Amino acid sequence: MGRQFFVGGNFKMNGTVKSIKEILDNLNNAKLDSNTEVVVAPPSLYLLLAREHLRKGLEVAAQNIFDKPSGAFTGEISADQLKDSGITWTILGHSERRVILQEDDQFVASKTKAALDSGLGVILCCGESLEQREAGKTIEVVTRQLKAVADKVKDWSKVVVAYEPIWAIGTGKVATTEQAQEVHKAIREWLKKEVSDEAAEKTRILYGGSVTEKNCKELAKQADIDGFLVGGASLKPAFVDIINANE
Ligand SMILES: O=C(CO)COP(=O)(O)O
Repeated sequence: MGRQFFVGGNFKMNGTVKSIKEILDNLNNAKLDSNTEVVVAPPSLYLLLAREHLRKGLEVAAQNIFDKPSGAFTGEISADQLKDSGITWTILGHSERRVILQEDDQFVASKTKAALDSGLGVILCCGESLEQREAGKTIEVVTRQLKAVADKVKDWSKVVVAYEPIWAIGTGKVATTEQAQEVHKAIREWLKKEVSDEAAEKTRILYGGSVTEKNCKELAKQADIDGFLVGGASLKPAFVDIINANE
């Protein structure tokens, strides 16, 4: 399909100076598939450390931004500040922020626009709860989350979509290859209908949720799975095997 494979490591609120340096050293010294784009997202406190410590070619992402450029917003970080610090990506709309911190679709969309306007790449997360899946609402929920962004953002060339079913995150319960492929395909069809042919063809759609070195190869074979957003396993040496899943 010609889409470059993409693997993101979302460290979430994990790590210390010591352990993060160890994870980054492991990546720096590993033989990584040169056709795979690799981005790591440590907690914001460690973003600069990661940028300074990681070898060239490996990129750093924030786990969140605020949608204003600067000002009286205690505790927040802007896209411009990230750019200024050599951080080129941000994750947005992660379900942990949507659920625990009650971020709604509009806020996620507004942050996505702010990030893209500042020239950051965005890993835009979407995904349904178990309850929504069991009610047959998976595609409806995911496309509603994406539609809020499409209403504000026309150019998706720096957006990577991450489909992360909430019931698969941190649970060890990975979606089956069929379940993942079905939703990825639906997202691609939605992109074609609501954004553009080009967005449908070129946008990478990642799968996230209990991805490990054991299940990544099968998932990577699916036509519409263009990479992974990895939580727990990105903190371990086996993250390298996930990065190389598409070899
Ligand atoms: O939320 C995730 C990545 O953003 C997935 O987390 P796990 O890989 O730990 O299930």
